[in-house]
Amino acid sequence: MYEEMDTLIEKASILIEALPYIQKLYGKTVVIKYGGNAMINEKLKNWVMEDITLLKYIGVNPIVVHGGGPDINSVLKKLKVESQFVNGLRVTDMQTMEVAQMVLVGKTNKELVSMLNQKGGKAIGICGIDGNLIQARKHYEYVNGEKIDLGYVGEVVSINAKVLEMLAKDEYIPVVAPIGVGEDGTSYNINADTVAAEIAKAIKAEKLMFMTDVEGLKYDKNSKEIISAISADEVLKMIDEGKIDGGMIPKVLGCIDALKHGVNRTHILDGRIPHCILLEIFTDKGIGTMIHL
Ligand SMILES: NC(=[NH2+])NCCC[C@H](N)C(=O)O
Repeated sequence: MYEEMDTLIEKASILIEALPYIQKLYGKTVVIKYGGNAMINEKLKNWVMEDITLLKYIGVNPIVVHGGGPDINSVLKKLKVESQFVNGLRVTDMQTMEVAQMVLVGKTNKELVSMLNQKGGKAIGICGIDGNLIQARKHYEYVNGEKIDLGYVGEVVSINAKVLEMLAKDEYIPVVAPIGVGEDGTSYNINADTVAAEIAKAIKAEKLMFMTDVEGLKYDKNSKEIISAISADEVLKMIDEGKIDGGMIPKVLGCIDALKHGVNRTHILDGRIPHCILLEIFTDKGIGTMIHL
């Protein structure tokens, strides 16, 4: 009997640990990038959708930005569309872009929206074309001083914050597919990490969170311990020293850029940990890597 009571009281103390964070985040916006590989597993996806829905119901306004690499690749394969590579970088030709848009907007985005709605959230899926949300231009990659044309790969010119604010400040959860639109109406495929950071900047989000499928930042690749909190300067030093993996670089740079433009806290989480969003936001220690100025 008493033991039962103790566990119950422990549950209350967990909720009380969350109280200062709920107060701090109440009415504020949190941008969550939910990426490619962390999205494949249905069980993980369910936990993420529950966390996001819970955020909304306690008065925090989440905005979700998703990737979709694995979904796009599998459809490209089925359609037997072969990708060209220049210097190891994939070129997004017209046909690939068409498939990417179809899959990201038609499949990945709607799956997430439907799952959130299933959990009781009111999600609305949009891409950068809707309401001119993500204005973009063609991006050129420079490799050893050489300008490389990657086709329909874009970079963000500006974000129409109003579209997102309208939804997020109301009862909706915006779910954004990272397709941008050029002045002439051309669609561009844009790195979802960059889109998440640009959105966080434009709407002056309180938090930006990246969910990955790796453990997180470490000082030493072979160590088990992930870095719990680190400053932007320290991260830049680690990049210089070659200590941060390639795939992680757009995320940490996104975090730093967002911090410098008014976002309060940024986090990189291992999306394979059940309920990683709640654990990071509502506990003192968190479970991921927090990057601060
Ligand atoms: N990885 C960490 N050190 N996280 C600490 C998180 C602290 C607090 N819950 C927040 O979201 O701001």
